[in-house]
Amino acid sequence: YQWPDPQYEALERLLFEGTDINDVPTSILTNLCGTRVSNGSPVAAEWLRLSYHDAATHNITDGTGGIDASIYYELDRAENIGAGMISSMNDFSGASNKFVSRADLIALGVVWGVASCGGPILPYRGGRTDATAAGRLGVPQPQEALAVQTERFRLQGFNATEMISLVACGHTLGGVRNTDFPTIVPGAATELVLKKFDGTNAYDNSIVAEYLNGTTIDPMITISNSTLQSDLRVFSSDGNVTMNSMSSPAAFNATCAALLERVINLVPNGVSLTEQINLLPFKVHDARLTVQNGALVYVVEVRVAVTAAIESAGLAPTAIAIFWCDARGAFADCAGNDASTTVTTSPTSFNDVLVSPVAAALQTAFVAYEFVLPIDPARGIARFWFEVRTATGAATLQDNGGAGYILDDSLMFVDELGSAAAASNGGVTFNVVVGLRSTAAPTSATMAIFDNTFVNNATTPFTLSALLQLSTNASLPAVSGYTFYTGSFSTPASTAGHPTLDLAFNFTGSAPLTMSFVRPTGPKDFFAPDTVNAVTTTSVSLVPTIVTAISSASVPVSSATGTGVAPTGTGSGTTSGGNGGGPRQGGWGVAGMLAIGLAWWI
Ligand code: HEM
Repeated sequence: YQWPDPQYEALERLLFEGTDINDVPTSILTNLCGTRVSNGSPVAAEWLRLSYHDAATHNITDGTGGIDASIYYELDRAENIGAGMISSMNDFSGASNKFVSRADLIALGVVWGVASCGGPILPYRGGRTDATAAGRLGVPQPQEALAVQTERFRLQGFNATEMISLVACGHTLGGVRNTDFPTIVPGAATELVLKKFDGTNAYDNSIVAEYLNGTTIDPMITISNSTLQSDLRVFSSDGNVTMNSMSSPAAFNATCAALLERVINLVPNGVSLTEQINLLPFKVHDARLTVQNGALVYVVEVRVAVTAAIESAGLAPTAIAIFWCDARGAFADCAGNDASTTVTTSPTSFNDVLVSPVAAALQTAFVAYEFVLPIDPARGIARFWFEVRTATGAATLQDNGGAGYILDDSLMFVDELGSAAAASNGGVTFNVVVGLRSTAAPTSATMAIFDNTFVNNATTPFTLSALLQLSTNASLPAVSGYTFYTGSFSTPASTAGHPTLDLAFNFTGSAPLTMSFVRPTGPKDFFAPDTVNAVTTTSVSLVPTIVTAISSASVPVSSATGTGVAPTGTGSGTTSGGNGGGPRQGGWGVAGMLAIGLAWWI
């Protein structure tokens, strides 16, 4: 990972903050293994079942099907009966976008759900693609013979032993409802009766332990009609060898972690998943050039991960300094080693960062800092980097793995000057404003609009292309160096109104200027503009990007606290020594993070 990587950043935010790019906290629904009021079963159970049923269309012989959100087209099938399916789809309906597919969310539901109920933390990858039609039939059903069920699992890629384990790994959460399966759970359809699979709500080995010690309450074991004793048939199909092998909590967790990871990564041939999404200990978020109060500003938030151990060792950030180089003029690229800087000691309270069940299980919280940098249009901003200061440890340099955070200010999406309002079609009309820093007039300027959110089970994403025109809006502020272009479009009532845009300005004789994945958010005057930071000029001995040519590890970091001192370095070309092993912009493996504890910070 290296900034900017909008797909990784969106997936990482969902996985660890539980929050989508629209700031909606989807994972909150399963916090503390929560139950849907209407339902009685943990939300995690519904998300896990949805995921397995989507995966079950995979066919190892021809590589088709898997977790591809084809379940959205398959809900009318007998094999997919259950109110939990539609509820789960709706849980995820506002969170998908160009870089996070509906299938990625279906898989993520398993990771969130299992973690929220005390189960193992599953490794997670994104990159799934969404099907546009139903897949094959393939979900095993309770009344089917063992041989039929075994064949279904084989086609999905699981052998007979894995089938036994996987059913136990699924049936540790939730249960069977009379409203969905009246033959298994009797009771009037007017009143919900839920018969749980085991005696706990947690993701634990009770399903196995209770089966082995004869106290099981699993309705697909205890029911007298032997045709419907599906779990009994499956669990006992190898003389209980597999169930015995999973009887300890550790063995249960290890087996289920491995199998569920395979379930969520069952994808059609040709789909390549992203690298594993790991927690970014230091993350740059929502960085953008924009206009506030008529003036050009660069807004950037940083998010730092903190654990109790980090806090108690005095190694949580006490201040964060940002440094930046001009894009143009006498100090372009920090010419003469002149950089601008400002320091903040106050985390944002407004932008409180939420914690997903995965971050909660890792006992990790986040603290966020926001900078609003005044930018002189004649000088611009070319690159920036940070220094994180702590109460007791040395300050650490955060420079995007040695590259610095590099900017292209030729296009600016000015969300603050845009607007959104209810449209007559029941959707949302967006008016967008884009600043172009160019003396040449474009031959055309377009925005490709994509909205994968939905209401009312709409299945197809909304796409549209619209034009941007030279602005005739006299109320837009004049920002020297930039010309404003405006455009508008409406999303239909079938989406939740969360589009993202890819902008392209085309020129005769030169390459187009593009900006992708920008997000119009609607009325901005709800909150007062942010306070602009006070800026000082400082002399830096080395700018991180220049150092990269030597070695990104060769920059010793100033241990000064609170004085606004920039990173200092020898610049002598040494390639050894390093910076004390301080964190770089990069990920932690989940397991690695647990193992290394404090080591990453110091
Ligand atoms: C022979 C294979 C299987 C059969 C016959 C089967 C059957 C069922 C049935 C009848 C229900 C009740 C659904 C409802 O009342 O709405 C259920 C629930 C559930 N199943 Fe399975 N299942 C099988 C395999 C699996 C697998 C492999 C998983 C996941 C790895 C899984 C996960 C779940 C979960 C989590 C629930 C609870 C849903 C809730 O409470 O909302 N099942 N299953």
